[in-house]
Amino acid sequence: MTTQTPDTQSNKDRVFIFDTTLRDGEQSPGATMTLEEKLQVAEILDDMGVDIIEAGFPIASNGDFEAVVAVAKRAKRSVIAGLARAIPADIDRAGEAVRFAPRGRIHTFVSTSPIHLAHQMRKTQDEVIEIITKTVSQARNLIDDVEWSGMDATRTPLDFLARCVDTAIKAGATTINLPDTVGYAVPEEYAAMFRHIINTVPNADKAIFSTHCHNDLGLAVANSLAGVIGGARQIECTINGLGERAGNAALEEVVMALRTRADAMPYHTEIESTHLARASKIVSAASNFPVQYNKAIVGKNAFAHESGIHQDGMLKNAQTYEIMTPESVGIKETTLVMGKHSGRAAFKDKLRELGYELGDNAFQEAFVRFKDLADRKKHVYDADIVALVDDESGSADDRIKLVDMEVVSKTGGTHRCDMTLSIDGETVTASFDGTGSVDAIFNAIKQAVGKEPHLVLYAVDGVTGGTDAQASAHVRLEMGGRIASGNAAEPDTLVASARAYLNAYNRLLIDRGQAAQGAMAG
Ligand SMILES: CC(=O)SCCNC(=O)CCNC(=O)[C@H](O)C(C)(C)COP(=O)(O)OP(=O)(O)OC[C@H]1O[C@@H](n2cnc3c(N)ncnc32)[C@H](O)[C@@H]1OP(=O)(O)O
Ligand SMILES: CC(C)C(=O)C(=O)O
Repeated sequence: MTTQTPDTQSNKDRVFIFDTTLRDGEQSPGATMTLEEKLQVAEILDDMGVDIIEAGFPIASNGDFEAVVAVAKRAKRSVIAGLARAIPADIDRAGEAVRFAPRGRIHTFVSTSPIHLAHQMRKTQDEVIEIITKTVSQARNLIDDVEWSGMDATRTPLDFLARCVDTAIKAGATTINLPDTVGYAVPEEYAAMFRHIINTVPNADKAIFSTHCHNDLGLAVANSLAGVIGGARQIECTINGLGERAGNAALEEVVMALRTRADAMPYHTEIESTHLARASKIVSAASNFPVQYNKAIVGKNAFAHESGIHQDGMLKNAQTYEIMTPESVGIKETTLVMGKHSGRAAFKDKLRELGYELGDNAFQEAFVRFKDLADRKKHVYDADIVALVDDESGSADDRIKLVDMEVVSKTGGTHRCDMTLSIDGETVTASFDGTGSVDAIFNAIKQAVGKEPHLVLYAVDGVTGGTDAQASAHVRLEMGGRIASGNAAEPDTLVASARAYLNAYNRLLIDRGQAAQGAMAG
């Protein structure tokens, strides 16, 4: 059977993307995917232009074999690879699975480092060389596209590694992968390893060199890029950085780093980056691995800005704080998250988006209320801001203001409210019991103001979800034949209720044109 190897000779700056989400990614504890899920992942990888999809380890189980066959049968553009140890049965099984693909690859690997040779393989260096010759030749007899990996290459003496690579190329390997299996390398060293091997091995130009980096020290992406700078032209990676232990290099990160910093790294991939966000979601759902909020490129916060200075800059020109556009990775738009660090520029922009044009004083008052709310609430949603702007309580013109309030409630016992109000600038305190907390609060207000408006309506709505959600309280009062309504929104239902009552009462006073004390005196 004949397959094509990606051709680097025509474009020396092209970096091939080898995705191993379905193989190394699935090795993440708990990330096992069903056949259907694997097909869904493979489809988006193929659609986005991944050059090689490692679809599984066919000898591992019948399920893995069937998955590689199914992915191979549906492949459109991507080469489909199957992993195999340096064992004849593994290689036959991988060959059997990938032959269903328009273009298949056998990826065979063997340990090369002293610690692996002594303890994992229990073989001498000479025995490993013999194994490489036999197994790579066996694979080449089955298929033209053969990748050989030296497991634990980064902890292997360079002279022996060069001998292994030379042997693999002579036996017919077309791709040579030098993995940082345990995530031990640092970038300069990894780049130097590729340079050394490529410059030392006589037939190095007959193969494409490949990186495969693990993230044990958080260096997988940096090492992969360093490998490319050192001469590698294939990067093995996974969506969301899924993979054994701390994971592999994240595909979305290497692709966007190469694209965004083409000035510093003059290489390119053929990945259609607008598929990245969707691919991340599909893999997260299939593997049951949530994507951390601050994950580069595809995390929920990757294009979200909360702080006022950044939001102000973003509103002036997005390039002040974004080095790539959200659209370029398939995210609809940048989000300016309203929170305690937001400033006036973002608040004004948000109000405009919500359909509010406030005058200067009303805007300043609303901004102060917003900051106060954001200090107390983790998430300030649009609905919170609408409630806050519509809440006209607490205005500077109010004659009765809430200064302080303490409510004590006992199951099956009394409900007591101690309250301090400012009435026309004078401090007035009141304490009252009620049949419930709200009843005690309203009674305390009535005691402080000395007048008994009739409560026509009291209602509370949750503005948004969660235990820190704002409560929006509505109160309607009637006094002397006049009716006034008040609203207030607060994270604390009881405070919202007190403020809504006072809001309505203040309106009654304005309507009646009376001094508060006068109203109290009746
Ligand atoms: C760095 C990597 O990511 S490598 C890929 C790791 N992925 C996996 O292991 C997932 C799939 N694995 C499996 O399903 C199983 O391990 C199998 C089917 C491959 C093998 O299962 P078993 O035959 O029961 O062997 P087991 O897993 O216990 O041990 C691994 C054996 O493979 C040998 N081995 C490991 N790597 C290689 C290799 N590259 N070439 C040849 N033999 C190898 C080990 O020395 C050990 O052999 P031993 O039993 O003679 O000591
Ligand atoms: C099989 C090889 C490429 C591997 O996964 C590793 O070394 O991490």
